[in-house]
Amino acid sequence: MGIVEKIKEIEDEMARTQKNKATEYHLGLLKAKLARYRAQLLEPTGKSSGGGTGFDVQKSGDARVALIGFPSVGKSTLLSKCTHTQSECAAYEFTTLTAIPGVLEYEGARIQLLDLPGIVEGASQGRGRGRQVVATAKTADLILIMLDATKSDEQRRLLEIELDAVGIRLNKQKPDVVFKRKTTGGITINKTVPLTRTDEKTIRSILASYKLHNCDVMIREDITTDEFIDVLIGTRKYVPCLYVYNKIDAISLEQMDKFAREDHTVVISCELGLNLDYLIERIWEELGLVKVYTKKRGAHPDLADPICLRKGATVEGVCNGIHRSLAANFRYALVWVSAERLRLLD
Ligand SMILES: Nc1nc2c(ncn2[C@@H]2O[C@H](COP(=O)(O)OP(=O)(O)OP(=O)(O)O)[C@@H](O)[C@H]2O)c(=O)[nH]1
Ligand SMILES: [K+]
Ligand SMILES: [Mg+2]
Repeated sequence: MGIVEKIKEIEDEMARTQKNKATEYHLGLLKAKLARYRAQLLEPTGKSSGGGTGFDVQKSGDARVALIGFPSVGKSTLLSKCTHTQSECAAYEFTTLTAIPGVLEYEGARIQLLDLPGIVEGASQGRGRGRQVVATAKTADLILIMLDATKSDEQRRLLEIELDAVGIRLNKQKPDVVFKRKTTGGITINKTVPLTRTDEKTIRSILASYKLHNCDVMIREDITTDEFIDVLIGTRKYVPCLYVYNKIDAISLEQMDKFAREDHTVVISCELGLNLDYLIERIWEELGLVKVYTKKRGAHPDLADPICLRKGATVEGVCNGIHRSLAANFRYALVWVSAERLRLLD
């Protein structure tokens, strides 16, 4: 039996199993098994099962933003409107067949906007080019889930499922759990909060199913069973995401208003150029780029030419932004930060 069939079998069993206190433990084990097979499917160690790699487009600029959506929602139209790159747009599905990078210039930053082929349900399981698309999404600093405002809101949930299946966690923080392997000493579980969404027995059995018999687990957050499995698997990507509803020129004002009020959401019309400036502002905010200006002693910095870094950047990162060889011989840096920035960094 192939991995895809095995996954199907477990999913069927999970669907058949009623969710209650008595089955919670068994479901936890099934989830762990499922996560293991999915990881095998997507991150093969050997060459045999293929897949798992994205499109061969080099990262460039200060950050990468990937456009994910069903066919014909307007991904290519957006790229063509916001960058100097033209990506073919047409009324038929699957117009775009590969990754097309464009550059979004804003506030001195160069952001790579990546137009991708449309995906369909089942993309993560290897249907169409979907697997390549979702693998590429994993390399992004921000994901734009693009939706057709005239179509059912079901699209959003389906896309979330596909991204979740490849280990992408949208708008979530990494669970606050410290996990340490040891060679002896058995399993120690410490928690600083009461667990209401999973329990110690489930956690112990999941550890056993991963053949982990010696380790320290420190839990500092009321995690779910799924979140614990994420910690164990360790290759999850926590990526910020904006939901972009396009084609608002074709819906009612009431409907548009409803979408616009949702969290992490921007409504636009590529065709009429509505709200695109606001979308770019929001992209900038979500990326949380920090601008660093270099200057010579006694001179003013050139404010037109910043080095842009992601939050959590280091002086070493700045050195690497200037030249690869700089960090090796680096001695010290004088850093000026505005009082407001300093508060944010704290
Ligand atoms: N009404 C309306 N139509 C739009 C808008 N933006 C794009 N379209 C139309 O939607 C169709 C699909 O646009 P594309 O940009 O090719 O869509 P895509 O998501 O790149 O599609 P694939 O590459 O096939 O996945 C085209 O006919 C566009 O003219 C919009 O804001 N409003
Ligand atoms: K299209
Ligand atoms: Mg396209």
